[in-house]
Amino acid sequence: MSEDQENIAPMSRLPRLASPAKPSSIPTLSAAPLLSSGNANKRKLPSSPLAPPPTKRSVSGSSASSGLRSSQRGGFVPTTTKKPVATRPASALGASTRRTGSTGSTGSAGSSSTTATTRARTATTAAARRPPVSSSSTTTRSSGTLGRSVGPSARATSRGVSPGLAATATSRSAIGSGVASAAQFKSHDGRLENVERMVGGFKDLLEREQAKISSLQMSQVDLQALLQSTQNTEREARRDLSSASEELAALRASHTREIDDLERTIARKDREKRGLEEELRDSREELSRERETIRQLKQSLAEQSTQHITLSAQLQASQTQLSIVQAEVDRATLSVSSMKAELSVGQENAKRAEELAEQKVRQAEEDRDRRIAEIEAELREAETIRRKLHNQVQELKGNIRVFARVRPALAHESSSPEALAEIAYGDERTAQETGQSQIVVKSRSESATGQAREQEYPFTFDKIFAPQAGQKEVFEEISMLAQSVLDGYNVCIFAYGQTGSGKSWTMEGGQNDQDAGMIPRAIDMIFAVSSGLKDRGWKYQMEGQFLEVYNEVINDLLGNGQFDTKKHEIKTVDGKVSVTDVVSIPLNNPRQVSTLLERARGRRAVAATLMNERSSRSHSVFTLKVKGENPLTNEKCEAMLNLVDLAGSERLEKSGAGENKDRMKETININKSLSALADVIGALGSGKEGGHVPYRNSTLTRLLQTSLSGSSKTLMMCNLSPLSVHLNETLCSLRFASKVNWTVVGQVRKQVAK
Ligand SMILES: Nc1ncnc2c1ncn2[C@@H]1O[C@H](COP(=O)(O)OP(=O)(O)OP(=O)(O)O)[C@@H](O)[C@H]1O
Repeated sequence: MSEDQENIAPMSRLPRLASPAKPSSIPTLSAAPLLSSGNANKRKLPSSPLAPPPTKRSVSGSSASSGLRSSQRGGFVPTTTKKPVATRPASALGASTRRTGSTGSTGSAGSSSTTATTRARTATTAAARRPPVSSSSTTTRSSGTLGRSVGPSARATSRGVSPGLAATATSRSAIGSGVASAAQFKSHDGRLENVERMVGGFKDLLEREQAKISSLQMSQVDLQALLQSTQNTEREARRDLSSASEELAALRASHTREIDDLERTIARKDREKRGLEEELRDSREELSRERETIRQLKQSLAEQSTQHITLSAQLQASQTQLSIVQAEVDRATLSVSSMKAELSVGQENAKRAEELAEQKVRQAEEDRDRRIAEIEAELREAETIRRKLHNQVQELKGNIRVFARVRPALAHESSSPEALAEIAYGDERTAQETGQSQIVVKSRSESATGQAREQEYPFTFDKIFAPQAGQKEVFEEISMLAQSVLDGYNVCIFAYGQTGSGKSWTMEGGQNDQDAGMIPRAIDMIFAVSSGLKDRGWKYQMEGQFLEVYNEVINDLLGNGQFDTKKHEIKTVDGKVSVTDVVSIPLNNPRQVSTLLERARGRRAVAATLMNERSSRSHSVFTLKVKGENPLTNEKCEAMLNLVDLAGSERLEKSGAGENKDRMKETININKSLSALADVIGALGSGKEGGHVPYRNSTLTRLLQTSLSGSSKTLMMCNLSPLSVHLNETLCSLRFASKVNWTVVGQVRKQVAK
């Protein structure tokens, strides 16, 4: 091989080692081959130090990609193909760099070392081809020198071409200073020139590559922007898609609604159509009816035309008559106008008469009011007089009156003549004449000799009620006393008699109005009379209390709880008797009284259950307190109505007390209080003014002190059994009642409220 050949050989191999130096290989860096195949790229890209550093691989890739696109810029169509094309050129470049670099280092250092190595290898190859003119050590030194000179040369190459040339010059001087000949120097010069040309080529290549890189970088930026915009477009497209989907759904919904609406409209139209068809049918029927009517009308028109002709004739006749009547009316009008003139004169007269009448009416009204006032005053006076007269009548009748009442035989009692006692009643007419009634009780017995003995016991009382007398009849006799209460007089009504003789019946009566006893009737009457007296200026206040005296102890029948446990005492203050701690209920109407009686009855029933038939062994005292005031007459009054249901009056042996101590005590207390009552009445009847009256001998007489004193009116109702078995008790009761009846009590004093 000649030197030229040797010179040329390495140079011809250089471009193979560093392909960028080969001008034909530079175009292969164009974008098209890079895109078409990564491997082709790797083969054709120069293993040059111009390769971009690996850290910028992605940028290079993008740039390469941008470079590719840049060739198509202006006619670019975005593609969604995701081939890893963009990164390939960079990696190819990097890979190429690594493959070509012997040390595998990066950057310009790698490139320069590669160049140095290449040159060292070339030199070594050339030296090997040269005859061995110098010792091995020289070769080694030369090699080493070359090697050393290559290092700076490589570094110089990395900085530019001049240092490379300098390195080459240094190498040449080293060889020159050694064993190299002039020919060798010449050969070296040639090679140097080659190298310099190559370096120049490299520089051009470098500049082009840099231009490409910058162009690629720009393309990369463009592509990134493009990518961004593509992504944005994609996002927008997705948003559009989703909104289009929503719109589609909405359209579907509205379509469904429209379909529904249309179906409804069709249904409605169907209904309307049916309706119209029905209407049409109706109209047709109507039309046929109308036609029928028209036909009938035509017929009737024809008839009426006939009638019209008749009527026209009649009208003419009537008009003639009318003109006659009109003439009469004119005459009548004339007479009416003359009558009107007379009427106006009459009206004038009537007006004057009316004024006169009004005057007279006013005068009469004034006279009437004056008369009413006079009459009212007279009435009030009359009321006062009536009260006095009423009292006088009551006094004449006696302040203590005694009635006797015989109850009928009850359903469960035998009404045979033997079972009933023989009781005869006096003549009614005589009773009315004398004001006294007689009752005769017959008793039959056998004498010690066995002879039948018949005895008659006549008794006279103010009034005697036979068994058939009803409650109403009895009350009529008592009502005058109730009236006396409103007049301000104390009234005390006793029901006396043996157990079962009808005391409670007389005082309280049955549940219905017909059977109502003296208490409810007296209350009703007092309320009725008091409301009537309102017109005469009287105003009344009433309150009631209900007490029971059992074994000399007072129990409040209106107290709280089921059974009264309070201790009540009788006190006399300012001559008035009162009981401590008793309930007194204000009464405004008779209904309240019946409620009050019901309550008292309930409590008595409880006590009866608790204490064996106690009710018949206690005295019950219902008190109605009445306060009246008349501002017109300045009159005031205060009085009490006491309605007393006394305990059974039977004697001890008849009471069945026997060994029963409680019963014996009850009977003793009853007898004691009844005899105390008789004593009080007896003392009052003795007529001794200021004489001692033993009120304090029993609780009952103390309680009734006010009612029994001279300022009260007393009625004793002696109740009697019709049965012969009770004959002896009946006689006892009649004797007791007779005693009371013959007692004369001092004049009654009217109670005037203070
Ligand atoms: N005039 C009458 N008309 C109809 N029934 C009467 C009459 N008098 C009393 N009775 C009836 O006789 C029975 C006994 O009467 P009542 O209870 O009034 O006697 P009493 O004297 O109050 O007895 P006690 O002292 O035991 O309370 C009752 O069933 C009552 O209905």
